[in-house]
Amino acid sequence: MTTSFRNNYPILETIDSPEDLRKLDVPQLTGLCSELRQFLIMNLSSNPGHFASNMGAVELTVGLHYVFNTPYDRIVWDVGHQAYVHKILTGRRQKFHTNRKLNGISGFPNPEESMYDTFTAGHASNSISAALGMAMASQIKGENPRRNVVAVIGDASISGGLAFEGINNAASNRNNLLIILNDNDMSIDRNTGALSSYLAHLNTTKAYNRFRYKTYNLLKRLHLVSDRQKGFIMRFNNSVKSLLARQQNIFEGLNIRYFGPIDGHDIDRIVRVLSDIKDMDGPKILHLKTRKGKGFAPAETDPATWHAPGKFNPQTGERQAENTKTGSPAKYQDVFGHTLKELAETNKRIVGITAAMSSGTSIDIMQQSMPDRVFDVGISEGHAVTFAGGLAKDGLLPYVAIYSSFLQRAYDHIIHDVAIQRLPVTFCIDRAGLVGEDGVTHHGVYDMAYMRTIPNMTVAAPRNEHWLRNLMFTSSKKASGPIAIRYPRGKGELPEWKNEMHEIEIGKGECLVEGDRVAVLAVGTIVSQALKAVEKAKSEYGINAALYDMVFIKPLDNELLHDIAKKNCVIITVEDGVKRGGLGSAVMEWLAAHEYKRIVRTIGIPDQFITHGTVAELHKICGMDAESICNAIVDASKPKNYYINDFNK
Ligand SMILES: Cc1ncc(C[n+]2csc(CCOP(=O)(O)OP(=O)(O)O)c2C)c(N)n1
Ligand SMILES: CC(=O)[C@@H](O)[C@H](O)COP(=O)(O)O
Ligand SMILES: [Mg+2]
Repeated sequence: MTTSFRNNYPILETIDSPEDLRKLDVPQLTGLCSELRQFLIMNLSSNPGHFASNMGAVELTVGLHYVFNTPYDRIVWDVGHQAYVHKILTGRRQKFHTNRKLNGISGFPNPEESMYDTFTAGHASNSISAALGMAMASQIKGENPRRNVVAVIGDASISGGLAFEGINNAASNRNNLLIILNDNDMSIDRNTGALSSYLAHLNTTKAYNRFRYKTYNLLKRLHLVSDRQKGFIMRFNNSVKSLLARQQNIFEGLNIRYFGPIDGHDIDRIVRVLSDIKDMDGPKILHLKTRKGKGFAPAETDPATWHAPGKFNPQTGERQAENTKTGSPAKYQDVFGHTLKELAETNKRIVGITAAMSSGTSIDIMQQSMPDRVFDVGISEGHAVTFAGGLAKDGLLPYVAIYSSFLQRAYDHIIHDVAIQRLPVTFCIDRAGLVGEDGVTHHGVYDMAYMRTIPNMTVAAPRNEHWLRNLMFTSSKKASGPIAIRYPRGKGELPEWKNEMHEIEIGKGECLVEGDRVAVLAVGTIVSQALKAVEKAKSEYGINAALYDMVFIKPLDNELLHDIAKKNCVIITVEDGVKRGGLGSAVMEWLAAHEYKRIVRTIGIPDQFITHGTVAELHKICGMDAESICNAIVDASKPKNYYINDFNK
């Protein structure tokens, strides 16, 4: 594919805010949309981000800011990965090259960044509830002029349980919420589930919906109905419905007026329809059919790969190749994917579950060869966990692969539907630790703390690929209760990830480096930073620090901890997770419970939300890189005659 680009953006460059946009004539909007697409292609080819969803949301974003009086009217983006055009049109065009970079703008809506970003986004399915809250707040405050509130949600995100809860509530409330359903028939991968098929079916009943919409507008023009005559309209709709072979519409069945589906790339039509329905009373939904990757052929053809494609050539669409040379480490997700398939080949009880992240977690490796034993349950982390509970209750061994931050959605399910019954569910917690450019909503930093507090739960973090495999193998053999195995985003460290798997003893840590003056207790892949730090402390400062890989956050290795405590040296804990509640807390609790008074320094994520940037930058900011850990060792090795824990730092 060859595309030629202009270097400037004559219409776009006149727009510093939606007010400028609203000065344009409708015919100019088509040109603006094509400039916006070029702008996205040029920027995202060198500074990567979420590409395909944004390319598909250009017209709907322009239409919304053109018709609605933002920021007075509210737009609430679901997930928010598709809100780049919104950012560009709301004063952040000049900063867009800093998207997702440290100190740059966030890749998701962030109310601290702009008054146009109405609500925090990043996790799917919250927009309808949040927007409904805003609509009700406006009503209760009696705001005049009326404030319109719009929730923009994708076809995959609307299938999440939270979205259903929002719809259920919206439909039984007096409110003017408008839901824009951006239906591109895709999640990150292929969308799954009954709702997805239903939306495709709605597309086939387009003619009926168009007829209904036109008839309604005609009656309105003839002053035979008004927006307030909802009862009449419903009766009218119902009679048309019965006339037309009793077509059903799930939203109308729930008392939410449904419009569409309309072509989500026809900007004239979008502006017209939005203007028509914007002041109608009552909750309503406008269904737009869009194409993920619209306007860039490689992305239209392969939208899953182009969800977040990394760097690419804007002219040819060629993606920057990943380093796949033999001997270069594999990604943790791939080690998980291959290992699960390997285990499942010999153990028929093993099944895999993903909540809409089959390629992200690489569970698709098993899915391809054993499609009947892998379930993509859609964006429904809570259901995924309870479903796993059911499978486990009746004898299977479910491996649930969910990103750490998304698993937060399923906390009660883990406790209520798995842990209380001691069911053998293996939680494969991907993207654990700081994830980098996705930032605050996506960092997987709470799992050790929230898993550790659950009775019956075992919590482990492998320091490399072989340990991940051994832990997965062990959980398939032991299967006596739930176990959480956490591993990070990105690549491992070994030239060859495939080892002969063996069982490891639950709750056993390892001494990696003997030492006396300081004891460093680490867990997970951050062990490699701690090892570098210990080596540096030895070679540059002559300090003999010991290093322990605890492997398990729960249960802790009692024997090892007694040995360490008896050495009577300063203890430093290192973890890629929140300090409060994590390994550091666990070790301090253990020391207190065994009546050891020791100085403990905790290294990990402080009690604050961490921004976006590269993982290396963020580790440095949090004092978790090798150099900072080394500095902590040097400091800890100085004689101190007082007892102090730095937990609150
Ligand atoms: C709770 C939660 N689970 C999973 C994800 C990962 N995720 C991000 S975007 C996405 C697909 C969203 O699909 P859709 O809503 O249809 O939007 P599209 O990308 O197609 O525009 C998923 C699964 C998430 N952000 N939040
Ligand atoms: C928007 C969203 O939630 C996902 O697209 C997420 O950004 C994927 O993260 P990974 O790139 O780590 O798979
Ligand atoms: Mg979609």
